[in-house]
Amino acid sequence: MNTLRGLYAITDSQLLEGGKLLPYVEAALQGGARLLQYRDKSTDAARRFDEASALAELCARHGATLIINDDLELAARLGVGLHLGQGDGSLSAARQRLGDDPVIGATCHAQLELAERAVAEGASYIAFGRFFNSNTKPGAPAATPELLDQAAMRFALPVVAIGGVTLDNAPGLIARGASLVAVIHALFGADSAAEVERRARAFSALFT
Ligand SMILES: Cc1ncc(COP(=O)(O)OP(=O)(O)O)c(N)n1
Ligand SMILES: Cc1ncsc1CCOP(=O)(O)O
Ligand SMILES: [Mg+2]
Repeated sequence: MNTLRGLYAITDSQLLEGGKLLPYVEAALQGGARLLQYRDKSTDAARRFDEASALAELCARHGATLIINDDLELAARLGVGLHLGQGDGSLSAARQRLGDDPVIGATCHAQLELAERAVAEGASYIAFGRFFNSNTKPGAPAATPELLDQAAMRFALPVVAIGGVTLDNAPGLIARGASLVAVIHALFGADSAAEVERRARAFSALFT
């Protein structure tokens, strides 16, 4: 099975505070999320290691792929994937350090040239966006859905769409060639784990 297709769930420290991280992530995985990104901007290395380790175990149990945001050292310690933005360090150095297997993703904003470079440096997927208004990252550079047509035509790698993705607008992104939709608020902004699972199932069903 191609694991780089479907719902890409991304954690959020604020939305998942107060003991929600593991139950809400488990619900997302139960609902079919194929990739999970641990995105935590804090500097508490011990807590980050403990949380990421617990997420690695959950992902392994559900056959999903764990990706660490920004932090090559943590990804290397756990032997899992990594997502790098434009200011997060060298993708080719990360590929060299992690080896051929782990998934490494690259933020390409709205620029096909950034994707060209990411592909050459060993990326496993290229991520574009934000496509819509994002509560989580309102300042992210804007991309238009038409960009996905061009990216899907030009690159053989899976294309990720991120930024303000909801159950209503995701079908349009998938129809234009997104292999994965990366979602924070429309997934983890739910008020129960059961609702997270329901939303994850609904996102996942868009890919069948
Ligand atoms: C799948 C995916 N796409 C884009 C991003 C954004 O990465 P970046 O630009 O480095 O911003 P931060 O997430 O680090 O704030 C992402 N995390 N995941
Ligand atoms: C990390 C990131 N990069 C571009 S938009 C974004 C946030 C996505 O979160 P949401 O799904 O809540 O808009
Ligand atoms: Mg980053």
